[in-house]
Amino acid sequence: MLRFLTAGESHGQGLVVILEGMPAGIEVNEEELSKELSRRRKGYGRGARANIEKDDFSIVSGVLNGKTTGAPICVLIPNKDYENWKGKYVPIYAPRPGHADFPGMIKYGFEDCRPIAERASARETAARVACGYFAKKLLQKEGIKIFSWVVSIGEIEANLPPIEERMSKVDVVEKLFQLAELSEVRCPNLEDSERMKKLIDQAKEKGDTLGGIFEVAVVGVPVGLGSHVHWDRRLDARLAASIMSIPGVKGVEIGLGFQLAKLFGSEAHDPIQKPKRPTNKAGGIEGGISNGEIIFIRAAMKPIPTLANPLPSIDVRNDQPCPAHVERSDVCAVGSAAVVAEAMVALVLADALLEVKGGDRW
Ligand SMILES: Cc1cc2nc3c(=O)[nH]c(=O)nc-3n(C[C@H](O)[C@H](O)[C@H](O)COP(=O)(O)O)c2cc1C
Ligand SMILES: C=C(O[C@@H]1CC(C(=O)O)=C[C@@H](OP(=O)(O)O)[C@H]1O)C(=O)O
Repeated sequence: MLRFLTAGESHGQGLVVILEGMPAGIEVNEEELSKELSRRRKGYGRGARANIEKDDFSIVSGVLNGKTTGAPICVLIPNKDYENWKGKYVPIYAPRPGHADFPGMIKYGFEDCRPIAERASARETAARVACGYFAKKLLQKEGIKIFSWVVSIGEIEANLPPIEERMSKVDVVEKLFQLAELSEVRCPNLEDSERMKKLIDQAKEKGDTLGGIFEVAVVGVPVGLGSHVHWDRRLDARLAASIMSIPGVKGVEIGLGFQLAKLFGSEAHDPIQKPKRPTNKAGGIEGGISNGEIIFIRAAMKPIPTLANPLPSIDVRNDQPCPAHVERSDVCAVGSAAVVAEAMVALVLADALLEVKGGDRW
């Protein structure tokens, strides 16, 4: 079983992640890990914090001479911003609608929302990406590769090859990913990318924020990961939970997802034929088991909750109406969320692969 735990607050000393269950013998490389972390950290619409953090890290255990040893892997990522926050306490008395502030402070019995905001912050997703890197390396050994891109920001939807092609053609997936990596919003249509950037600028000017939709495609998954026999072994359920756990994600679809509900059965399912099935509307999973096609996931991220032009809230000290708390924030982070989704998908698939293949060393 592959499992991981993260710890750390947004402006505390740093993040820690422990990944347990990784077999010995997986080659890893600090430069590659650093690249993964910067793919998540950067992006058009990210706030000033993205320039403060460098996500320097140390792998403190579980790796020797460039290979995993089978022991728990621990990675530390210090927060550079800690130096600026050390010894200071900035309370949040007006909970931000859409953040964890309001329910969190009531649940944990605090008099302000700061202790909640610190851990609810998506800063934690840096630790997940570090962890996901090791899972990606394990999957790579089996020829499994994970790709992601952004399809929409706010109302701007990119003009991309039809979804049926994005779900079923490896060359289309690879090309979209290559292009997305060139775009500051991680959208594979570079013209639409510019339109998205303008929309982000407009949102920022108005003190507003944006969300969007991203897709993740996994190529090379063998038949047989996950199982139909029990709810928590179903691969689609495990993947959906992992994506939904990313802060701000509010919707997940596998394959054609919600669109399938509108079709007749004869239109919705993928005929079975050799050597290859003609379509992949199921998105690579049937009955909770991978079926050998591309695993295809779409996810919707809500707009960032911290607004420079804030929504109404209340002052929790006296219950009087007031504007919600305002502080430095991202305007849009859909591209970063897609990178986090790659990591989460890698962790779920690596876990499912180890269930099937086992092994202490690879
Ligand atoms: C990469 C990334 C960056 C984010 N940056 C911010 C931010 O700067 N400000 C903010 O208020 N929320 C930000 N969020 C979103 C919040 O963390 C999220 O909306 C909050 O936890 C509540 O979402 P939930 O209801 O889905 O848990 C970010 C999310 C992600 C994935
Ligand atoms: C620090 C990161 O994301 C942060 C997530 C976040 C939030 O509320 O979720 C708020 C912002 O942090 P700050 O309040 O320091 O400006 C983001 O920058 C990161 O992704 O590395």
